Amino acid sequence: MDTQSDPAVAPAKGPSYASYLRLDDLLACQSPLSGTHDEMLFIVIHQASELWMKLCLHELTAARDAIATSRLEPAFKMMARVARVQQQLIGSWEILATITPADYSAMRGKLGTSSGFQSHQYRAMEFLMGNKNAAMIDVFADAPPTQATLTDALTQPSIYDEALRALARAGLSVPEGRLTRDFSKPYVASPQVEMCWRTVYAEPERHWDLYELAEKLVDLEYRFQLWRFGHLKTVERVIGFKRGTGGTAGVPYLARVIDQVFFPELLTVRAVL
Ligand code: HEM
Ligand SMILES: N[C@@H](CC(=O)c1ccccc1NC=O)C(=O)O
Repeated sequence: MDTQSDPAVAPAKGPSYASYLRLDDLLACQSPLSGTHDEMLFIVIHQASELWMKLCLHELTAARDAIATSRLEPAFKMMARVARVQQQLIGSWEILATITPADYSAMRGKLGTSSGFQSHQYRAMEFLMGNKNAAMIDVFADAPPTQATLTDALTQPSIYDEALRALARAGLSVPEGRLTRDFSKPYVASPQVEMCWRTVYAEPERHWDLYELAEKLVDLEYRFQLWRFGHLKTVERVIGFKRGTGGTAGVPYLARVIDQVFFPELLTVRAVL
């Protein structure tokens, strides 16, 4: 027998599976409060979602920076990966929907006023996608480091801001006010920007890279909206029209945020093509 290649007898080199992945730490992080059977699922879904969001932020930040430095191909690679991660996040609603309203009610009291509204990674993702709203940072008033990180994310250009700069570098007429603006403020749609995208879509052979960029952005927005819709419908079937623990009206609030779009001209341009 070739003992050299038998992992059972090969001398240990580098970290083990468990030490590399810090499994002792990771698997000690599930602490149900209610003693109900389903709370383990509730915790695991949220923790897994936060891990996937961590990866999305890692990829989207790098994609934004790649676009900023005219390296569109690596940005496409990262955006394509984010789209697949988003698919994974959307899939989690199917699992969560196996919690019945009564089972959720049995654990809900223990959640107090905690809510997904307090997910700083989710808010950072929204900011990176261009949905800037300074008021969303207020809920982190008791966590100054988180507040500082989010304020930084609010102030920096979004992936869409960088896409518009890429359009300008390619010679398209993006208004100056969309290129050098206060990035902490919400983006306001511009008919001239819509014209730029129209040029890209009307003659993709002249701008294959910008066409690809536009479509990758549309893919991200599409999946982000599917996630929001899946959340809305899951919340509807689990708590109906109860108010949210985070202090919002619940389902009516979630229905309203679906109206917020990230890349407005990429949607409106479709009506003029
Ligand atoms: C039974 C499961 C769930 C219920 C009943 C639920 C309910 C709600 C409600 C009512 C809100 C509105 C804020 C509030 O007043 O609390 C909210 C917000 C939110 N939830 Fe959930 N949620 C569930 C699962 C999840 C999961 C698995 C995630 C994944 C991380 C999540 C992430 C969020 C986020 C990010 C927000 C803020 C959305 C925004 O402000 O646009 N939720 N949720
Ligand atoms: N907002 C939810 C509570 C909730 O879902 C939640 C609570 C603690 C940690 C994560 C949560 N998930 C998403 O909002 C509710 O109103 O029942």
